[in-house]
Amino acid sequence: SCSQTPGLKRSSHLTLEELEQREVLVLGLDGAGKSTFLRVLSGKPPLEGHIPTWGFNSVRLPTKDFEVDLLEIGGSQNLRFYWKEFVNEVDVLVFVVDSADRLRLPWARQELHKLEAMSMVEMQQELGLQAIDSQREVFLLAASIAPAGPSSEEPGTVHIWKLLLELLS
Ligand SMILES: Nc1nc2c(ncn2[C@@H]2O[C@H](COP(=O)(O)OP(=O)(O)OP(=O)(O)O)[C@@H](O)[C@H]2O)c(=O)[nH]1
Ligand SMILES: [Mg+2]
Repeated sequence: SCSQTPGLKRSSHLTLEELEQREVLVLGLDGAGKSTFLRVLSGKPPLEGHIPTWGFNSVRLPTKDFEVDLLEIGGSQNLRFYWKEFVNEVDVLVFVVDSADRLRLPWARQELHKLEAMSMVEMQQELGLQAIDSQREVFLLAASIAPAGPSSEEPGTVHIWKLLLELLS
């Protein structure tokens, strides 16, 4: 409601529409068990076979304090493209892995890692920077517009600008 006072959202006199929302994203390879997980959580029996989710599948589960929205995005190859779009929009990511599917575990691992940005160490390895042995100096700097780290308030772009000035002067 419009008259709601900020900070009082968790009082015990909430009406249903004022209940807070929690968002959970459920990802994993096709057939990993995402839809089954959502069904079982909503008190439905699991299905026998694997019926692929072509798009999204969601359930809303009310709890005492908030409503939990669980959103599954299908795991088929063409849908994995969309996974990344949602990861930063949710409170929790559940990544479902089929423990019996040994063969595809590396794929699951790869898809999970694709959801995260690479660390600087990983970037250095992936780009093979340590293998560049030319006369050039090679720098790898984080150019994120976000602050460069807990120790620094400045965005990474400022660091790069400073380095550029240093190299050019
Ligand atoms: N034995 C066993 N089978 C399971 C378990 N969880 C899921 N399954 C089976 O594995 C299959 C998984 O199917 P879904 O839950 O539809 O898989 P999904 O991850 O939603 O797949 P997509 O929607 O295609 O991405 C179904 O046949 C389930 O019956 C489990 O814990 N144990
Ligand atoms: Mg599914």
